[in-house]
Amino acid sequence: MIQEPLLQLQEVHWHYEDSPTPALTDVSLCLYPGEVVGVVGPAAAGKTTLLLALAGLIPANYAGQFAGKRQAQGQQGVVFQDPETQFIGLTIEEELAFSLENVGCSDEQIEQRITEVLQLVGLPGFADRSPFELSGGEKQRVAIASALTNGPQALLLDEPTSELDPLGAREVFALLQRLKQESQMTIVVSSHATEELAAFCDRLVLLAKGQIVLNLPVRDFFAQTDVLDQHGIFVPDVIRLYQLLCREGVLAETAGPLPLTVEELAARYREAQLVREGSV
Ligand SMILES: Nc1ncnc2c1ncn2[C@@H]1O[C@H](COP(=O)(O)OP(=O)(O)OP(=O)(O)O)[C@@H](O)[C@H]1O
Repeated sequence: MIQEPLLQLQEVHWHYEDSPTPALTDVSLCLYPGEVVGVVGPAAAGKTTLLLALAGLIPANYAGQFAGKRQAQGQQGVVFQDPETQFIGLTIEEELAFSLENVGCSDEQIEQRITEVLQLVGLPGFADRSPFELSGGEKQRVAIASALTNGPQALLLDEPTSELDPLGAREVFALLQRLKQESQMTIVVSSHATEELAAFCDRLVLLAKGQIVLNLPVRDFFAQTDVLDQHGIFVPDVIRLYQLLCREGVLAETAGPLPLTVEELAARYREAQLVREGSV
């Protein structure tokens, strides 16, 4: 059975009113249910704009010229770079209740849903706290909880860890990993953190000057080292090390797929050692 895309952009062109050049040119992208897709690209490539277009906020909330087509099923939850700009409640309970009140939920339903989403993002018992008095990672997890309250089919995150310290960034990616495993949600995340994206995404999109340059399953994507270098995209050290070991004849490229994590590389190294020792 061929799956229907959950979100689709077809030949989208977008030019902000005050900008000399278009931010998106001829962008076509299909997102399927349950897929986790990363978006990378140099500064001003159009990553934020792409997420706004996927969310339907472009052209709805911005002035400019739009051409092309967007098709969407269900709702999308959106998380931006700086969680504080999204907060409107004085407590986390108020923050999370807002969108539920808007759709007419009862007090009981609201309380139950808030308990559920706080559990989901690993912040149980935080309902009465101020969202402004938390660590960066906790703030971003509240922003994710807020995007999840109405049970969206897709979660769209724009550089959710770029303003966080390494610990906060790890917390957020661990949460996204858990959401990937426990829910059927489609997740799209733009980020410069390619090591985390390599370990977490099914597919990656490289955007440059408003155009899609690569749109490939994660291992095929990182095999395009030359293209990534041309666009200044950081290729994770584990992949660089693997390629070096292949060039030096320590590992054979034909022996298996591109390793994306330290654990996968270690497994490849152990296998190659066993082959050398004649045990397999
Ligand atoms: N509200 C706006 N009005 C006019 N031009 C804009 C607006 N927002 C973005 N742009 C322009 O659109 C282009 C794409 O910007 P966008 O923020 O989508 O890129 P980005 O890849 O997310 O960048 P970064 O990694 O630096 O955050 C840039 O040239 C930017 O200056």
